[in-house]
Amino acid sequence: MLAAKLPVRTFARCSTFLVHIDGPVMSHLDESLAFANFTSTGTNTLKKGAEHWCSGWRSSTFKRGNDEYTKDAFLWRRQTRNVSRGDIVKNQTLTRLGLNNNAGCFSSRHYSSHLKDKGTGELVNKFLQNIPEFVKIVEVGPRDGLQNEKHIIPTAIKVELIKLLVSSGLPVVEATSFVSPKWVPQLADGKDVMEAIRNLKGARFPVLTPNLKGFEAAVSAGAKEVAIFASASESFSKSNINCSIEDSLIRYRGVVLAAKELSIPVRGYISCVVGCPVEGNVSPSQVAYVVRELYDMGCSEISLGDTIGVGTPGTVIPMLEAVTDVVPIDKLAVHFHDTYGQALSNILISLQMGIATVDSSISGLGGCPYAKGASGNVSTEDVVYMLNGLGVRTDVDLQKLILAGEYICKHLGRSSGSKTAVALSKVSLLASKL
Ligand SMILES: CC(C)(COP(=O)([O-])OP(=O)([O-])OC[C@H]1O[C@@H](n2cnc3c(N)ncnc32)[C@H](O)[C@@H]1OP(=O)([O-])[O-])[C@@H](O)C(=O)NCCC(=O)NCCSC(=O)C[C@@](C)(O)CC(=O)[O-]
Repeated sequence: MLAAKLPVRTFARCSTFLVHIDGPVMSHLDESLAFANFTSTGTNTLKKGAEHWCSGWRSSTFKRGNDEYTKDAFLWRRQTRNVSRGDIVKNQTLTRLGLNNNAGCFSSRHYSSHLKDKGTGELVNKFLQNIPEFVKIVEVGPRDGLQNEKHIIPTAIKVELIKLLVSSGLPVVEATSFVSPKWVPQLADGKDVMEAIRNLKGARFPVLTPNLKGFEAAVSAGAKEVAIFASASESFSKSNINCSIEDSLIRYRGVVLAAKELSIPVRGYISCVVGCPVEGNVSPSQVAYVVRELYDMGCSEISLGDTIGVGTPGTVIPMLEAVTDVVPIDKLAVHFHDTYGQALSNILISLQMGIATVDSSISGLGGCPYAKGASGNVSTEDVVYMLNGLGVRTDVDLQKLILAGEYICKHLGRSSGSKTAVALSKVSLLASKL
């Protein structure tokens, strides 16, 4: 957090410089004195800075005077201008170790540079070479996010949220569930939601179906894709869908068969892939077993859910290793809840292992009503911010995503669970006051 140590006057003098710093935004923003000296040029630049942070690595060419900088050159300049000689040496050492980079300075794919440091480029390659160039984000907010709300959200709000999410470019938005309304009353309006988005183009809208009854209702409501949801933990299977793992697999075979007849793709979820609220640790081999069953019955994609968010890369790696031994990696998605703040590190390690589909929820909404203590999913805004920084394409517009998050948070009367959304809204707020 180098910038946090800078005296206030440094910020005031270098106002146009400050806004391009892509590191510890919050520490700058707390320095209100520094902003008192901003000119209108500074305001505009601040706004541009916010846009730049939103769009990430790919659009990062700036002009200052006659010089044009790519963002990696910028990072370097920031360090050399703002820190003492001792810090420069420390930074160079950290950079050599691959430890000094924030989101934005990696990616061999976009690593051009004024830096001309071949060694650094090779290090970047070494650590990030397996990360896919494109990641598909599956937005689960309207379903996983809203199923756990205390109060029932009006259908019109759900529909508007889905429209905003689609307009941000998300390719898949899980719209609702066709489960028992006695079990999940929050999504009892699934039919109405589907009716309202029937003509909405630009994304796919899978829905959750726990049995044939749900599948039939979903299809009548216009669903073109469905998802079934098993568990790697026996106890969680009982509490979530009121049957054993084996019974659920029998039930799901019926759903997949019916779906095949209508050429409807079926996504399979597996809950508790690293830990269960009742049983504790879940073994990778147990997860691999259920994954294989879902794959063999015909699921087109299988999402691995850390339902209670207890995983770390230390438990996620062995689980993914076991699973990728039994099904092709391109059939897998990851679904992390952020209860212990581990979701982004778990996603990063999954990407490094070759996973290219990530589930997330707008503003980090969510949790499962049958998994006590589970907090929200990883927020879509934070995932997109990280992927932008890594130079990974998602085709999602972060600014529009943030609008969708603001919309639902306003309705729910609470602040966003996305760190990125909170940070960027502070930037905008300050810009509007100047
Ligand atoms: C599976 C059941 C239905 C079994 O529930 P049950 O009580 O064992 O089922 P049943 O067959 O005895 O039926 C009981 C009543 O529900 C009705 N019913 C039965 N099925 C349906 C249906 N599809 N749609 C509408 N109604 C249905 C059925 O008609 C009957 O109505 P009644 O005769 O009493 O009036 C129930 O346990 C259930 O709905 N569970 C869903 C729980 C749920 O949605 N959990 C959250 C989603 S999973 C999750 O969030 C994890 C995930 C995917 O995100 C990944 C992760 O984070 O790890």
